[in-house]
Amino acid sequence: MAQGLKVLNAVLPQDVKLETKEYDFGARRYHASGETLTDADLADLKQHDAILLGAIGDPSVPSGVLERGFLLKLRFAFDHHVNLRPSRLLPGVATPLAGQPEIDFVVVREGTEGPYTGNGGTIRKGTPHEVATEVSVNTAFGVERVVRDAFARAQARPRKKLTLVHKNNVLAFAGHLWTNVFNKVAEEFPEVTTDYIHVDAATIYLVTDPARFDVIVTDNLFGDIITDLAAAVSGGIGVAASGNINPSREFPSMFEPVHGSAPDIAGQGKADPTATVLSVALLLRHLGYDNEAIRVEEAVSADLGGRGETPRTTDEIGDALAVRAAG
Ligand SMILES: NC(=O)C1=CN([C@@H]2O[C@H](COP(=O)(O)OP(=O)(O)OC[C@H]3O[C@@H](n4cnc5c(N)ncnc54)[C@H](O)[C@@H]3O)[C@@H](O)[C@H]2O)C=CC1
Ligand SMILES: CC(C)CC(=O)C(=O)O
Ligand SMILES: [Mg+2]
Repeated sequence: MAQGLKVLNAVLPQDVKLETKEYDFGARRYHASGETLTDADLADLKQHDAILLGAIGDPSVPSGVLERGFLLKLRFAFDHHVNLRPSRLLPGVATPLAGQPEIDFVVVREGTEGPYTGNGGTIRKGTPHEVATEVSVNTAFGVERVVRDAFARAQARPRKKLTLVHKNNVLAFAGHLWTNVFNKVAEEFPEVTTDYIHVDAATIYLVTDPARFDVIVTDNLFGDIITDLAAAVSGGIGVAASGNINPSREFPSMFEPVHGSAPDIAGQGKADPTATVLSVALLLRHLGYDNEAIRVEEAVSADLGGRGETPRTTDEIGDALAVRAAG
């Protein structure tokens, strides 16, 4: 987060007065107060133009408390239904894939529905006969708006190709809703080439033929999973950025790295801040600072291309990016 703010401050024009407010929403606050995200927090956050989020989640907090009580609550409350996750393999950047395939696609992940809504429960908890359900919620309204957004994004890109990723052979009810809506909206975008791939096969192609993808639209869970894989093949989880977008702008959109809190390396100065810095670029573009966003992306591109074997600390990478972005 510190490196993201460093680059944001370095790149903004002199006459733009940036006002930031820092919130301590992580494990520390939870342990001190038992709170994750209150109505008062939401009212306060709502006044901002955008939110930059550092990942949350800590082994000292029961799994899901912060993820569900803070992160998902915020995404749902601010109707972040377009979860945008671009993947681009920059020249000279290492990938575990053979050769150096062209990778330049964006995943439009639905952000407010699917199995993440907390619609479920458990009976006979803790017994050998426990039954747990986690119902995937898919509404025609929710699916249509994200599918339409993805079509518009595909239409605006040179290749104009949109792939629906789902599992409609097995998840028949949700799958058919997604497929029907996708096919219906496709009629309004005759220039966009469409494609359908089951999510399990999509994980094959993301490794064997990632160049086939331009824009992918998918549900909340599938999008979560395939974007970690997409990150792994296109420069690593340390460089994958995301935006949780509220297209109507009724609420502030939120920008965050794709990765989590990386507790295995936390506090060691090893985390790559590039994912957060590229999330800053998405934030800048969302607010209309296109030139500044490009400068940040070019700084990252130059830095990644020029990375040698010598490891640098989180802070050193942030400094280098800020200097490059400032021009
Ligand atoms: N948006 C958010 O706030 C998210 C929070 N989480 C939470 O984060 C915690 C850890 O989750 P994990 O499943 O371990 O996923 P993770 O993404 O935190 O870590 C997975 C692997 O990637 C590495 N990694 C992550 N970010 C990195 C970076 N910037 N530079 C270099 N390496 C990096 C980690 O060291 C680890 O080996 C959990 O509590 C989880 O719920 C997970 C995903 C998203
Ligand atoms: C921690 C989860 C709620 C979210 C997640 O893994 C993600 O959005 O990538
Ligand atoms: Mg994830």
